[in-house]
Amino acid sequence: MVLCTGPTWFPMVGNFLDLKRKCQEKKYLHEAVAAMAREHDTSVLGLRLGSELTVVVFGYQMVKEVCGREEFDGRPDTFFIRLRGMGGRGGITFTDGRIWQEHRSFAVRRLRQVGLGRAAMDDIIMDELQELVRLFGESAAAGRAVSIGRSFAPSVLNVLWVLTTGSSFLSREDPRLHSLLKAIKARSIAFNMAGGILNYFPWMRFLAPEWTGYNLILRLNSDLKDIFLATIAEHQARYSPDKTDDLIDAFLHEMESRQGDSASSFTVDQLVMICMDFFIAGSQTASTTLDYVFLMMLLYPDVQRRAQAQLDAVVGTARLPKIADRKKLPYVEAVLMEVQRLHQATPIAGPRRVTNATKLQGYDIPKARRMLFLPQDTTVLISLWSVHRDEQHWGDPTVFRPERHLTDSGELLADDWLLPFGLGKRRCLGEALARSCMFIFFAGVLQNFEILPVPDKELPEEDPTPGLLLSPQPYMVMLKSRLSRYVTESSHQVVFVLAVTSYIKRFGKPDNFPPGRFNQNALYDQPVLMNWSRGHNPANLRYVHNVANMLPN
Ligand code: HEM
Repeated sequence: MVLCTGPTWFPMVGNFLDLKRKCQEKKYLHEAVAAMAREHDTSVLGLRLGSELTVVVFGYQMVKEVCGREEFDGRPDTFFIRLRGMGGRGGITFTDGRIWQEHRSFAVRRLRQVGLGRAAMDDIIMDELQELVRLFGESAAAGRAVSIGRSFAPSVLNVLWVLTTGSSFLSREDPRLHSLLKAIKARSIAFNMAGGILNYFPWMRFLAPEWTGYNLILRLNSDLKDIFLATIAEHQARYSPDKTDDLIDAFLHEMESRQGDSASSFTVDQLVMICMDFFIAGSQTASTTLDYVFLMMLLYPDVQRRAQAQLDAVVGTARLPKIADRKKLPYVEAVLMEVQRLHQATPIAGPRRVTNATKLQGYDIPKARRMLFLPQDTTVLISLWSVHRDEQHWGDPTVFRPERHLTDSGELLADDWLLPFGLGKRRCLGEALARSCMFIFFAGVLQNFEILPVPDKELPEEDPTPGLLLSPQPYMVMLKSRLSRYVTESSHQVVFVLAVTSYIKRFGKPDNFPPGRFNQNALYDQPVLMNWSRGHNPANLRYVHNVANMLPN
């Protein structure tokens, strides 16, 4: 049997200490394993972590092969994964076999029906953009520095919330939004902290439950579970077989139709885990990527200006950008692609479990091993980072250069080597949603604001914060409204601005507006504004409405 190459391992700890040392030297796990692979001149690195065999694959060919072969489609069933799954193994992200196939295809189907990749989803995202523009407008008007990157987490979470629960948006003041955000963020920090230790030495939880993060993870899991259970209970209380508008309703419908089938996997526990999968896999990845996108706009003002020039030329100033504009904004898209290449949120995809003994590049990859009489799966990790930083393919992989994704005539260039959402049957199922959110939020904010450094402060570093998910180090920006330019360009908008401000001054915010948020549909209902909008394109009202909020009373 030829096992893959890697450093020599020691009993009990395997290569755990080697890896820890390399992580300290390289700062990041993905760079540490890549350096180890280089030292051993291999693209299939074998590590024994604790008593488990972990195989890390590098480079486009290996990544493509692993993602395309069924025997690598499993997910590990370790203590750590069960800790994530609240003692069980449910949901989509960490199941495999029949349950995974059944629920993944159900979720993809239902998400499509409730709007994923369709116009309904675009409207939801556009509504959230309005809110962002309003909030940023307030900061710009007040001359306040803003932590722009951190503002996207509630927005992405809200979009997921509407798609999953069918409820209206949670306002920024809603305690559920705060609890969800807090629990998801704290949980990911706790997992980073516990990651290495609890995965490979689960017994450490008995010795140091606080230090390993074990107790914290249990508490946060239970907080998240309570939020979803309460929402599911609300749906159950008003259940009607004809109503399958949102993901939870659709799932409950499926549950009902399978009543009496004792083998059915459509249970409330499974539904809670699917909600957790969506919120955990979706909210942080997309908002972290946006966080990086705006950091890069701050650090590369030429790129920012070029993207704004394209937005001005294609979308203009009278309305916000929408999904249908994407094809006409290749440079804006290229910026998003380049940030995802250079600062991929998930540099290592997986973990995968080897479901059948197999071979990879001549090495034997065992299905199960016995170590100290305990069966052990082989875990496979996939270095997407190695593909995105391949020097032979990209030429200058460490340089931020959006133009690399464009042809000479400025059209978008698809590249198979750009894999932020993975590949194969386990690729990201939220890709359409993530791409739409990122495009709309990026294009909309950039159209409305200049992203500027905070005066007298040093520019932030580009390097990410170490962790399982790579995010930029915290940074602040100043926002300058690009509004004044628009107003001189379009005189009827001035009328609208005055209309909205005078309306609000005279009547205040109408009661039917949720706190802190303006709903442009409700605005259309107001007779005074209807009067003003007569003879104009109603899309202008949307934009002007945000403008009104930027103006001091
Ligand atoms: C920029 C944003 C995102 C990135 C970079 C990203 C990245 C990824 C990657 C690389 C995988 C594949 C893991 C593997 O190969 O083992 C994945 C899986 C997954 N993603 Fe995303 N994702 C993003 C957004 C989202 C969103 C918005 C959702 C919400 C619906 C989501 C839900 C999932 C789920 C449920 C899986 C597991 C699929 C399975 O195991 O079958 N992701 N994601």
